Amino acid sequence: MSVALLWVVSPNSEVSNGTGFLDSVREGNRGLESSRFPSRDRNSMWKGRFKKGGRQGWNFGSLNADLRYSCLGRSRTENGRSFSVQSSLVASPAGEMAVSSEKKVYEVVLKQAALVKRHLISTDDIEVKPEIVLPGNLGLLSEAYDRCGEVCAEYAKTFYLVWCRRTDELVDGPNASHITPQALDRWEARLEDIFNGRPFDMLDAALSDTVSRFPVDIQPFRDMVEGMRMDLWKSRYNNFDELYLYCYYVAGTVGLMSVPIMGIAPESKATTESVYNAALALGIANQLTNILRDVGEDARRGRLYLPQDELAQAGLSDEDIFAGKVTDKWRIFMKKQIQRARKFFDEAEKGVTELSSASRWPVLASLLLYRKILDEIEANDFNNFTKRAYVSKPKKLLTLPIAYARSLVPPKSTSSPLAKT
Ligand SMILES: CC(C)=CCC/C(C)=C/CC/C(C)=C/CC/C(C)=C/COP(=O)(O)OP(=O)(O)O
Repeated sequence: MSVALLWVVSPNSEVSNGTGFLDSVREGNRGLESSRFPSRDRNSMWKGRFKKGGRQGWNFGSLNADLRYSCLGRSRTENGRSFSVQSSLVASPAGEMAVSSEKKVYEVVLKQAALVKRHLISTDDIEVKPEIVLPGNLGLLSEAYDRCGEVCAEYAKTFYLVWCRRTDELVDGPNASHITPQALDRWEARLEDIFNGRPFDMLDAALSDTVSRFPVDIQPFRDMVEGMRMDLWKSRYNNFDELYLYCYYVAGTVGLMSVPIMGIAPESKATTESVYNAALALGIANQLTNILRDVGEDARRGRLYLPQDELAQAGLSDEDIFAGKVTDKWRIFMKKQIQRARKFFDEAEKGVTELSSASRWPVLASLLLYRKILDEIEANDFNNFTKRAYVSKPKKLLTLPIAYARSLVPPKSTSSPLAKT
């Protein structure tokens, strides 16, 4: 994967410690040369591989119905095709209609996809990012990528970006109690510097280098910092719309950051925005799974990442969660939450085949493994108050070859669920 980043496939680096991927980023994305987003310093390649003719149509509808509250609205893609956005508006408690989080987030998805298109059609680096002046020489840069690999190996269980991990550490790490909104403002200013080619340290330098070479937009990074700000003051979510936004901020953003680096398979017929949408769905699915696995742990920190209105509909209150008793009401509530998370995984799965061949295996392996946590919550009879659901080593090991075999299948030429119509 990416950037100042890592590529550690799930459980404790059993598959890879990420250095292979880092190497490919460092060396100019050799491994991804055949992807739809070759790196910038392979500029001529981009031009040659660009598929002109407007990528159109998208597949957003399938996430719909069960995941939405209201069913309103049609919108338009950049190329004028209309699509249904079944939850573009949500009703506020006061009865006002507001644009749903999902609609807002989809604007970001469209922006990311448009950025890729602009990069690909640019004949002469029209939208060039500023030349990155990196500290020292190429040797130092290589060292910076190595350091990123070490950070990954130290912290990550799932693949993750080093910058994301550092951001997360601000609010979840040992100094978390000292983190203020002002500290996050400073972290965001430093982020702007990274994108403007003024890295502060070595890890930043690796990210600066990466974002200068791939069509990576700053917005998802800013949004992740926004998620951390949210975590500082918000400990309840009124409905799924609010929770969705939080999940986008802290995890969906990672999906959007990753696709430009991983690249889409050159033979893929899927629209760029549909692949970004699948990446977003994987982030959301992972985060929802994380939340469902950690209900007890979060409650002990006074946090409830569950939609309050759905809890109330199920006849449950905050006190029930703090009491931590598995009741039939809880089982029914949990079944619905798990069902929703699985739908996001299903949506994500459709996009994996469209990724560049080098990325399919690790992404699919992590998807299958993380989704299995939901099975384990069920196997624990929904006791996520005192039991931490996890996937056993033998199950993990069994999943890897399955994911590998499936990852060999190239994108379908016409019948892909994400193919343009
Ligand atoms: C599907 C397509 C088209 C692309 C894939 C795009 C990607 C890479 C999406 C992944 C997004 C992602 C990894 C989000 C992070 C979500 C999350 C909850 C991570 C938890 O990480 P850890 O904290 O290390 O996990 P544990 O808490 O389980 O240890």
